[in-house]
Parts: sequence; structure tokens; C-alpha cells
Amino acid sequence: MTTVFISGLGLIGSSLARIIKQGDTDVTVLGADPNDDTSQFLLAQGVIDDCTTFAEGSVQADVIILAGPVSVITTQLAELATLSLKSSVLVTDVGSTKRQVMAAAKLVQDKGIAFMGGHPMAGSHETGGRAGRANLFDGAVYFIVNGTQRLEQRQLFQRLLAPAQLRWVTIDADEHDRLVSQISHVPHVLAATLINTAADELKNDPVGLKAAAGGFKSTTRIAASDPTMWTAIMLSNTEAITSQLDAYITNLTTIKAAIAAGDKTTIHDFFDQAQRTRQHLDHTTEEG
Ligand SMILES: NC(=O)C1=CN([C@@H]2O[C@H](COP(=O)(O)OP(=O)(O)OC[C@H]3O[C@@H](n4cnc5c(N)ncnc54)[C@H](O)[C@@H]3O)[C@@H](O)[C@H]2O)C=CC1
Ligand SMILES: O=C(O)C(=O)Cc1ccc(O)cc1
Repeated sequence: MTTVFISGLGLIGSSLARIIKQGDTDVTVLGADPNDDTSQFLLAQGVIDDCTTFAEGSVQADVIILAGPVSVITTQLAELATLSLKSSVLVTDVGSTKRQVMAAAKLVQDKGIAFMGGHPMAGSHETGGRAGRANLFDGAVYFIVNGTQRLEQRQLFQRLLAPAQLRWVTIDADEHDRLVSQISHVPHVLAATLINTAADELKNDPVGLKAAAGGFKSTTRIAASDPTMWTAIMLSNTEAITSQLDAYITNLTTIKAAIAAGDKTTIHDFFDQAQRTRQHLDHTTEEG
């Protein structure tokens, strides 16, 4: 019998619980979340076997999954270091950034507790435990940042999530944060900027944003995400995000100058390069 404790029963924590419950029936899933409505809903649905407190769930667990915002994960790692956990426990997290989390994990690792960083590369703009789904991560990349976990602990974790058929990718924390900044964090800033700028510019227009077609909606879908979660991400990956935003400012300045100058070749090349790269992305996604 394996006991898994999930702290944070939102979109990601509750989806992991649903996946684990789909697999091995010999697993007890305990959950804790300050939102009692979510916890009771998941209990009634059989997604978790019991609601508990952070300390109680942690001391009973063979696997602890920290699934709150990144700022909560780092605080909880400090708290775990003060508890009497099972000596064989694996502590892992799902946070969108890894450098700060791995640094905070040193506190538990120094106590001889195994920690392994994690990050599923799938999700949604939706939030909360009711929005979770067992198929949310199907076939997605799941980043692992090696900590002090033993091979059998990593294998146990991977077995628990086997129903999702994840693509496990081991990566260094610095490389992870630079990469996800480029493909997730900076795009998030841009999507929010698109919405905020367009809404501001159109505030006196009687039709305004309501006239937007699918392109605007699909480009900005993620701007509907939870601001608390994204604030924690921005504050924990500041260096990569700010330096990569500089490249966007440079590129926008270049294309702005080309449009202003009527430079047809530069404008065409700009869109041609984007079209070829984007078409290739769809192609590799379909194969992958
Ligand atoms: N939303 C997404 O698509 C993805 C999010 N992530 C990461 O997963 C983590 C969770 O994100 P979501 O599930 O989307 O957010 P969410 O907002 O749906 O869920 C977060 C949950 O944490 C709970 N929480 C807050 N403080 C807590 C505390 N002190 N103790 C226990 N629970 C607490 C909240 O009540 C909420 O239920 C974040 O670190 C995020 O960066 C990773 C991959 C994808
Ligand atoms: O909604 C989407 O398409 C996402 O890209 C969700 C997402 C949000 C945060 C992550 O760290 C990973 C994935």
C-alpha cells in the first residue's frame, strides 16, 4: 500500500490525483487545500481518499507532491524540513520554475529526505480542482530535475502516473528555467500585454474586443489564467524572462521600422520565417 499526499488540490494537483486513482488501486491519496469547497468536492468524487492537514498528510506519506503556487512550494519545503517524515519518503513538486524550488529543497535534502523536482508541460488557463482532468497531461512532456531521489523512488513516481503516458525528460534547473521562460513564461506576458493593450486602446469603441476573430482568441487564451500563479512564476524566473523580453522589444522595433518604411521584403521575410517555423511545430507535434 502506497500513500500519496498532495498539497494543493487545484488544476494540477487534482489532475495528478485523478491519474493516480486511474492506475494502481493499492494507492491511498490524501489531499490538503485551504479551499474547503474543493477538498470536499474531490472527496465526494472519490478523487482523494481523505482530506488532511499539511503536517498530518506529510508524515503519513510515501510520496509527497507539492502542487500549490511556486511561492507556496518553497515555503512548504522549509516546513517539511521541520517534520518527522518517513525516512523513505519522496518529496516532489509540480512548480513551473525549478531554480528557486531546487534551492529551497536543500533544506529537506540536508535532513536526508529525498527530493526530485518536477514540472508537467501541460495544463490550462482554467484553475481549481473542479477543472482538473485525468487526461490533462496525456502524452505531454514531464520535466524531472534530479535532486537526491533514488532510482526506485523515481520509478515509483513514474508508475503512479503511468496512465498519462508522459514523456519524461530529465533537465538541469537553469536550463529548464531558460527554456520554459521562452516557450511559456514570456508568451504569457505577451498574451496578457495583447489583451491589456487592445482593451485599453479600444475602451471607447462600441464594438471593440467583441469583434475579435479566432486568431485573437487563440493567441490570448492563456491570458485568462490565474494571476496569483503567474505572479509567483514571474518572481521566480525574473532573469530569464526579462532578458528574453529584451529580444522581443528588439524584434518589435525592427518590424515596426520595416512597416513604417514600407520595406516589403523585410515584412515578407518576417512572416515567411514565422510561417515555416509554426508549420513545422504542428508537424512535429502530430508525429510526437
Ligand atoms: N496551470 C497550469 O497549466 C500549470 C501549472 N503548473 C504549476 O502547478 C502549480 C499549481 O497550479 P494550478 O494547479 O494550475 O493552480 P490552481 O490555482 O488551480 O491550484 C493551486 C491550489 O493550491 C492551493 N493552495 C494555495 N495555498 C496553499 C497552501 N498553503 N497549501 C496547500 N494548498 C494551497 C489553492 O487553494 C489551489 O487549490 C503551480 O506551481 C503552477 O506553476 C504546472 C504546469 C501547468
Ligand atoms: O494552457 C496552456 O496551454 C499552458 O501552456 C498551460 C501551462 C501553464 C504553466 C506551465 O508551467 C505549463 C503549462
